[in-house]
Amino acid sequence: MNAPEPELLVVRNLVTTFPSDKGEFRAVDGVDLSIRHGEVVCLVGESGSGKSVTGFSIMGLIDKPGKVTADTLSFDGLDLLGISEAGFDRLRGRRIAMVFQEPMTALNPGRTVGNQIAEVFRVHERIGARQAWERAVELMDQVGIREAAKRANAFPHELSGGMRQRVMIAIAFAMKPDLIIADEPTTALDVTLQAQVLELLFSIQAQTGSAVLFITHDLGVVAEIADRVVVMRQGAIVEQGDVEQIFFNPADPYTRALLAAVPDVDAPRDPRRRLSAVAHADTMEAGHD
Ligand SMILES: Nc1ncnc2c1ncn2[C@@H]1O[C@H](COP(=O)(O)OP(=O)(O)OP(=O)(O)O)[C@@H](O)[C@H]1O
Repeated sequence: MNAPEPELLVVRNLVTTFPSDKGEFRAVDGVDLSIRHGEVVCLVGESGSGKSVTGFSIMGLIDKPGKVTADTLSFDGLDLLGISEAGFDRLRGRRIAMVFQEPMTALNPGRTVGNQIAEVFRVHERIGARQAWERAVELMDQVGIREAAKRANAFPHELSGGMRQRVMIAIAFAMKPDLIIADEPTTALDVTLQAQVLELLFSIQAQTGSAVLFITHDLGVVAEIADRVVVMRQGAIVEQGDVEQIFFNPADPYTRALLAAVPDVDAPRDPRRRLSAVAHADTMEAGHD
């Protein structure tokens, strides 16, 4: 018998609760999911279904009085619930990283974007300030930020939303992490920029081989990018499977309802084909700045 595929992330019976007037509110209520190396898993479901809280729980970012428990929460064999805060800090940014929905809240408004990217290299690679800065500028160039050397000196509010999200992607992928959790990374952008930023994210992902947990309510995007789809409702998983299965043969009525709400989902295509149509479209975005 073949050995089972090694999983990168294994989540069993994840429960995340917050105190409320009516007692304990179970925002995540017994979630099981796993992600293999390099796999793109989409977590979908309506607003409030617990997608973001699942992502934050895995990242160790649920603040008190929120509470996270699980039978298993393991990342490459490491027990994430047993790890010290310092240990988690070393992991975060280096082996697991997150791209947030709204970069303005994730970036430090008082520091230049170049500094914030350089810090990742300084912290995790312990290289000097000048070298870290050079790496940051190089990375900004790679994520399609023009005149990177100049823009590295900009503060977040001086960049457009699309540029800020590119900065977030640069920070997330800087250390070529094994896992990226991307929480609605394009929701705050207009439609043209959404396609460009998504294309960027997955072209870098193809280079680094990082696994991605992609949180979205946009099933149209899911058909393009997912290896596997996990459908969530009211804190629990109602169904999971590959794209073909979820789109053509959904077992759960809730999944069928979600699909029915999508205007133009006919067939899952080669995930990267349609996106590649906008591969070099960052020229368009330059006009936004
Ligand atoms: N810090 C918190 N304290 C109390 N309740 C919270 C907290 N964070 C999230 N919740 C609640 O947990 C539930 C799940 O929220 P979550 O943000 O995970 O939903 P979601 O599926 O990501 O939705 P959206 O697509 O709108 O982001 C919601 O009812 C939300 O109000």
